[in-house]
Amino acid sequence: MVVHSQSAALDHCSLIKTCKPTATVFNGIPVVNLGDPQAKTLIVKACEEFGFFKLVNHGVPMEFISELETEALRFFNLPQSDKDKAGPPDPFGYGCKMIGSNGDVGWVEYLLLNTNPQITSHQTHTVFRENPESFRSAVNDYVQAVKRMAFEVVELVADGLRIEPRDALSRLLRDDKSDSCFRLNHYPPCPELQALSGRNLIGFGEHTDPQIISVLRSNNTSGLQICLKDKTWVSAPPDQTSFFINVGDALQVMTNGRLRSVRHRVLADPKNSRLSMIYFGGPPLSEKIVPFPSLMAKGEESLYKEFTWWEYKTSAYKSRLADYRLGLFEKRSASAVAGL
Ligand SMILES: C=C1C[C@]23C[C@@]1(O)CC[C@H]2[C@@]12CC[C@H](O)[C@@](C)(C(=O)O1)[C@H]2[C@@H]3C(=O)O
Ligand SMILES: O=C(O)CCC(=O)C(=O)O
Ligand SMILES: [Fe+2]
Repeated sequence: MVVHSQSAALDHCSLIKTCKPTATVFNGIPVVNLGDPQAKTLIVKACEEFGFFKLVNHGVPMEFISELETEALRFFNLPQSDKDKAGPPDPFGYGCKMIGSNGDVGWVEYLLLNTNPQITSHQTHTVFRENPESFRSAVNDYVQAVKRMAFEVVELVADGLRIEPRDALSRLLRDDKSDSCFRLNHYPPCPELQALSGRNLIGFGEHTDPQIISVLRSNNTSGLQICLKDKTWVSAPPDQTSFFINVGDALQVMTNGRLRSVRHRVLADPKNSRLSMIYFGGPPLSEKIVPFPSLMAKGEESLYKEFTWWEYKTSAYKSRLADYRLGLFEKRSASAVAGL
């Protein structure tokens, strides 16, 4: 990502939204220790209240994390023309400022990768073609370890909600055809732009993640914010040794709205670069996304129309980042309820 001189930069970035640096640092984010016998109860409570929590004692080796951080920074520090060889994202590959294909922009550059073993071989010829083998191997080691931890987390979710069988969720992520992906986001600092406007540049605009679960790790630079139930935005203090777990739209549907997918966004930091790595665990494309029968009370009806992950994903990828994507699939849409 190239940072131009002040006025050229402002011109160039006029499409990138800004926001007042007002959100308060929130110290109420639930922290769950994966080794705690109470973990399943705490996870369910956090996912009901926030759709978000911090995971410690997660078992992902620190060495995998720092190796990937080194490799990713090496990549993002390459000349723009070299990085562009790994793009444009289709949706996989290198992208800069443009997020998705429907006009969203942010102060971010990224690599979006597929984690499906049946497809990763293709990436050898695109993203990893021009980069050292050590990069691909660092991604693989990290993703493998994070996946294992994510399987454990969703098994605790199922256990905590008394969903049967216990692997009802984890089998979807473990499936060879699981439609999961992995993202490396780099938010360079941009002091001139922020000083000129007195506002923070939006790195990654507000949205919910469409999948089942997202597992996020970042360096120690702040920027991640979540939207609470009362619609206020708060900042999650960064913690480079822990993971943040987000409930995605699919899990909200599978729990008939009991767990909520969290709206979140990232503001670029004026002084420090932020690097984040996110695993998005999704089901196979053919999977029907419906509430688990074992979770439904007698006579309870699904809040959502029946759809497959393919249908949801296709619709999501036609939407803008901030859109309320589940709206199209609700039996009683918000506007119908309001009598509009
Ligand atoms: C604007 C978009 C980018 C996105 C696809 C979409 O049309 C709407 C959902 C976006 C999102 C958010 C979470 C993940 O970062 C992501 C990879 C995903 O699955 O849905 C992105 C998509 C993207 O960057 O292509
Ligand atoms: O980069 C981050 O910290 C979060 C980005 C995000 O929410 C996403 O890529 O979906
Ligand atoms: Fe996200």
